[in-house]
Amino acid sequence: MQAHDPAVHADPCFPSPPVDARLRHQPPKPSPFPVHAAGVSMSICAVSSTASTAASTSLSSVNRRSSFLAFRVPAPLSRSLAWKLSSSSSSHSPLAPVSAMASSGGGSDTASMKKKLHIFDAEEDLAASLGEYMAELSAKFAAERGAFTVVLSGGSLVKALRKLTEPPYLEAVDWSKWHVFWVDERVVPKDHADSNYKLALDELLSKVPIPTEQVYAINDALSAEGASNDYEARLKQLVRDGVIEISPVTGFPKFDLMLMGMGPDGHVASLFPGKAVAVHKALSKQHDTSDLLPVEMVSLHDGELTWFTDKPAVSMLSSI
Ligand SMILES: O=C(O)[C@H](O)[C@@H](O)[C@H](O)[C@H](O)COP(=O)(O)O
Repeated sequence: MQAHDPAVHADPCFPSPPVDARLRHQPPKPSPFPVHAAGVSMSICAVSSTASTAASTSLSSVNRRSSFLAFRVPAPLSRSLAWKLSSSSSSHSPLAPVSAMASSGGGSDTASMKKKLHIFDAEEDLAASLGEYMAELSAKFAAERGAFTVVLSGGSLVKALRKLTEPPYLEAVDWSKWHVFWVDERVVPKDHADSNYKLALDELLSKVPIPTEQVYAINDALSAEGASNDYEARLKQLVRDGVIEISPVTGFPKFDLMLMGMGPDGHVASLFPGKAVAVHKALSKQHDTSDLLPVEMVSLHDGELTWFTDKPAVSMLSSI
């Protein structure tokens, strides 16, 4: 499926298309990250508009070969971990030994975006802090505008939402204000093991009283293209209804909270980076031994190593 061309999709609601609406078939890949206590490594990107006006969903595609449904993230940002975690609740976290605010590494779009990094000894502590963070945001947005729009991805982050299904959040959160969306989804039936909707249903949505009509799963009776168009149309309607806001800065839809897990290659929301960064690092003359890619560990005692590559993969090499 092709990505939408922003120039082609002018709309009074969306000067550019809100959704890079592609759906993918790939099953989730296991993470090769170092393990935490629970045996799972986790990096969650929580983007909330409390953190900055830059939290609106400015969309662009990184890898047009993949097939998925995703809100675009500015391409330079989608490759960086540091921008991804913004939180307002560190002081109440049960375990937040490190709380750092980094300076912006991105372009002008991110100049005003605050970045925080919370590091936890155990996934259990991360989940507790994430639950508190979300409950606080839920209360804030419910009070401010009568709705709380939350965007989920798949992966390990969904299990980390489990604290919300327990006291005190189960009773204290005003679930009637929640509107749940997905930043990416697989082209499978909603009861399929690979469905991000099913994952969220099993871990969270079946355990909390969010009105079912406020859970916006893809229409799995449609083709990938059809489902993405349908999703886009439904988002536009929700903008007209005042459920989803539009950023006055970017003109893109602005959700109250977007939660995205980060994959080992830096991808979020099925926006996979190209190979150019890795090829550039692998062919660089200087190798940082503390940060070797597997491909950099390929070595020969004798002989010759020959690369066969297309042009995009070597686009970051200054000389070939
Ligand atoms: O559909 C998906 O698989 C997710 O949207 C994907 O972007 C995921 O969040 C990351 O791959 C991180 O997954 P883990 O947290 O499981 O490593």
